[in-house]
Amino acid sequence: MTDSDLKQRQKYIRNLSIVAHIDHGKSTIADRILEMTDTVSKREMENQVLDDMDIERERGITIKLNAVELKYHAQDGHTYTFHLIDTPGHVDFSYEVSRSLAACEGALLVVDAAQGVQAQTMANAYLAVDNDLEIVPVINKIDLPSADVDNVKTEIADMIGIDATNAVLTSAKNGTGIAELLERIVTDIPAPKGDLNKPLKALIFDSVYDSYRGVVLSVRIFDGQVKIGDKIKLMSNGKEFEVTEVGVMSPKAVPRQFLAVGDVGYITASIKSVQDTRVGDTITAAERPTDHALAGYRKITPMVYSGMYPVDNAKFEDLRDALEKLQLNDASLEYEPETSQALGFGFRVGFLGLLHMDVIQERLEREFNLDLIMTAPSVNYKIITNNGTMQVIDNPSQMPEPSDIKEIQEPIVRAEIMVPKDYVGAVMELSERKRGQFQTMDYLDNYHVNVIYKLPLAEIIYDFFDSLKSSTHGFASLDYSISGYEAAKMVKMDILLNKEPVDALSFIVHEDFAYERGREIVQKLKHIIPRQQFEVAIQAAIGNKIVARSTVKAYRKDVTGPLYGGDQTRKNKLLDKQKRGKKRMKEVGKVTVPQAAFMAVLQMGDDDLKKK
Ligand SMILES: Nc1nc2c(ncn2[C@@H]2O[C@H](COP(=O)(O)OP(=O)(O)OP(=O)(O)O)[C@@H](O)[C@H]2O)c(=O)[nH]1
Repeated sequence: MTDSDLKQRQKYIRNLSIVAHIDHGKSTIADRILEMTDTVSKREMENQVLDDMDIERERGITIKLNAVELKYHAQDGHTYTFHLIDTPGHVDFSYEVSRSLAACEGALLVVDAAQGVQAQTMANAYLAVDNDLEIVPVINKIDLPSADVDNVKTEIADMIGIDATNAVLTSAKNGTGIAELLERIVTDIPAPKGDLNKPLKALIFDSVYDSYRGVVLSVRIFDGQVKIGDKIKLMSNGKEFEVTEVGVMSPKAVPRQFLAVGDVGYITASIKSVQDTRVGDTITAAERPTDHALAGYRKITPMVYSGMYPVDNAKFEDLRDALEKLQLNDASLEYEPETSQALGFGFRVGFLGLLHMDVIQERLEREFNLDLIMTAPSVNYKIITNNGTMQVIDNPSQMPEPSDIKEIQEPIVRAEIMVPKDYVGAVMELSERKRGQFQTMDYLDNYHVNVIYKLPLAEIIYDFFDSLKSSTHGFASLDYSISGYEAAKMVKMDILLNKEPVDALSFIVHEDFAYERGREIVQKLKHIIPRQQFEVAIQAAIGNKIVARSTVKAYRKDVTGPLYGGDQTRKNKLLDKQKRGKKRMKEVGKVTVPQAAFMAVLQMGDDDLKKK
């Protein structure tokens, strides 16, 4: 291709993301677009092609962003190349959203025609505005009987401040409006800027580890071009590599001769060490480097931390290796080694939220074949000691002696809860119960209210979202960000099994809830810890003071005992189940403790428990 061909080519590129509140239909819209542009044949079409991780399919949610190249023959007679980047909608993954937006010129803002604008619709729309993207409003699910397009248009205008008169109306379910949407991508979203003749400047917006090809970098080319054999340099560390392959995802990897300005694709360069690449870094040409790196990404700090231990201690190095590879794919993941008296060698891992934690645990177990024990998640605390030092702890076992502590500060979030006005009372009641401090309340239109609370992060990460959903019949949506630290009367609760404190079971709790939680947890553990050949005493203690106790009676019996003789299949099933369960057990001292025990603190306040 000549230079002038390449310049022409740039005019016909459109890079876009799809953003929306969870479940408003981003992935389904992406599927329809792939189908209509014949990127994926009908036969190959599986639902939600872009959600290629098993976990994503099973849960029906998008976790990782995915970039796909497709060709569209527009009504103006030209063939356009779209790079479509699907993004997750759950609040835990908003970091992924900002990463993909930095690679685009435009965004489709998808809003459910029945549900209307929700908290993440607004949050994602603002992210798109911050990234100077052209926003195309799309009202989806117009096939639903409860769809109210006019109302949603008004909401988009009043609540987000974007004119929605010409919003594209779609039903991703039956394909209505997708043809118009494709045209609007061509007419409304600008072609990428950037200069073909300038030195290579590319943004790494994602990366994965492939055991054959090494690190595979997902990139957006902002200036210049790159081809096989080129020497590239990573600007954050100066490391140089020779390019071994470039290509695009369509939706599977398709090698190309080159990637040029405006393109979104992948690069491999025999990068074997996972540590060398960082998402957000700029790639340039080794021999003719660019002067300025791209702005990159803000560093993301985890919200919750949990200990992760291999059930089999010999698998510690495997776990390290797996975390290293996952981190490459998920820049928000943080970890460092820690040891627990009870659980041995493991890692303290930081997550963006509990869903993120769940997903990481599942990926480690499935993709890396590891059996893991995870300890109860905790936020981090700032501890100011009597001699004036400050330390940040993310593990209850690091808590200094109470006599040395002058003050404990906990992370506070500013939570924006959007609800129809009839539910404001329910939201306030819940927030007050969770130690919230009311800030303000804004009417977004005649019907929606944005209620703003300061809330302790520790209260919000557990079951706040679920409680919010149930107390508002699913109408509330939530967005939050850390706003600072405030002093709080927190205490460390130790759990003792047969008088021995088990470090991995201790947790930090507010003084006002301490007794109640202590009682709840020993009751819960009594049901979780199986009977053993000896009696197990369970105690909850603050310092030297025992606040609650319970006992698991001694008992040893063949689990298949109660079954009637004949039914062998059922017996085998039960034995199998018991075997699988064993994989997630840990010997703590002499006591066998199942995984569920370490998570019991999460279920505190559970209604089920109260009923027991
Ligand atoms: N009736 C109807 N249902 C739709 C339409 N589009 C999507 N859905 C359904 O809405 C649900 C959510 O759709 P997804 O495409 O997974 O939503 P998403 O926004 O990608 O969700 P996340 O990736 O988890 O953020 C699925 O059950 C879809 O089948 C539509 O136009 N009409």
